[in-house]
Amino acid sequence: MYCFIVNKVSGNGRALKIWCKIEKKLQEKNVYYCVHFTQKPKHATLLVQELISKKKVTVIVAVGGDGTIHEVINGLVGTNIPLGVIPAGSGNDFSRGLGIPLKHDKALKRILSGKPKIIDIGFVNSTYFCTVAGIGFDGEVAHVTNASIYKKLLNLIRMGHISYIISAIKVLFQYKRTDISILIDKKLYKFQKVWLIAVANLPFYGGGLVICPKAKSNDGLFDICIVQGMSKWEFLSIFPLVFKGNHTSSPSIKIIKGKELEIYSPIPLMIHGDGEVIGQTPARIRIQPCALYVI
Ligand SMILES: Nc1ncnc2c1ncn2[C@@H]1O[C@H](COP(=O)(O)OP(=O)(O)OP(=O)(O)O)[C@@H](O)[C@H]1O
Repeated sequence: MYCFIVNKVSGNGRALKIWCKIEKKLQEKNVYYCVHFTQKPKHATLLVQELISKKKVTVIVAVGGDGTIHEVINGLVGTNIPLGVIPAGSGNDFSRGLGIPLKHDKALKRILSGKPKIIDIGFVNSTYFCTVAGIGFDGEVAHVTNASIYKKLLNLIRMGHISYIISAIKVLFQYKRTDISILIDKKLYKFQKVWLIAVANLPFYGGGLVICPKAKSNDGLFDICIVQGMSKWEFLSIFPLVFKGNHTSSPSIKIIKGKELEIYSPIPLMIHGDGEVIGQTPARIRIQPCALYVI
């Protein structure tokens, strides 16, 4: 049975509208399915755990944005049940990174007829993530964005991804860079005046920013982007380059590949996984190769 998990608030209500269209198609095609709506944050993880313990599930389909997918995979990793996605959020970076169609009818077609492929998953402290975990500046941006009113308003006109840019500019003026020690595959690196560390399983975050252009979800490695040293104005001037992934040649930006890392900072820094705030440093992050089937 295809089990759909719908987050009605994703994309500020867009997910519900999309679900109504999807349900019609499922009925037309006589597909055997069930649907569950999330009632609160983190509910999707519980729903997935309940479903796989009680029902004969063939595919779990998340109808929502990256936050919904994040919660679904936290119940799904470790099973052989594939994840399907109907993108209905404001960012949809997971779908973008894996080439899942952003149009719901094409995404459904792929789920009903496609072959599952296996991808790596990241694990930070006690939480799985599938796109990027960010520490520092972008952790703070995720925190501010998810609490903002403008994200909701921009979602109304399908411009939700712009909300991350507004938050980034807001956080920029108050953010204090920090010295950081990182252990990557047992090798110690020390970086001064760090803005952010992005640990990427897929290239995109923040609604289409190409933070680690070469990140691949099936190579057993993270691409780790460390932005350090630059002034606020340099940081601001390099920002537009991230839309095309052209920032990586800057001498203040390092990209290192690795499987396992530990991050230590003198003050606690915000961590996000897939845009959801999941704690503060210190952070232990590792890749779990071939951990999730995606259809
Ligand atoms: N019934 C609910 N009421 C309020 N919040 C919910 C509910 N169900 C889930 N959530 C929360 O909604 C949040 C946003 O979901 P999601 O990320 O899918 O949408 P989005 O923010 O529009 O998209 P994106 O992450 O792609 O930008 C998640 O943090 C999730 O915990």
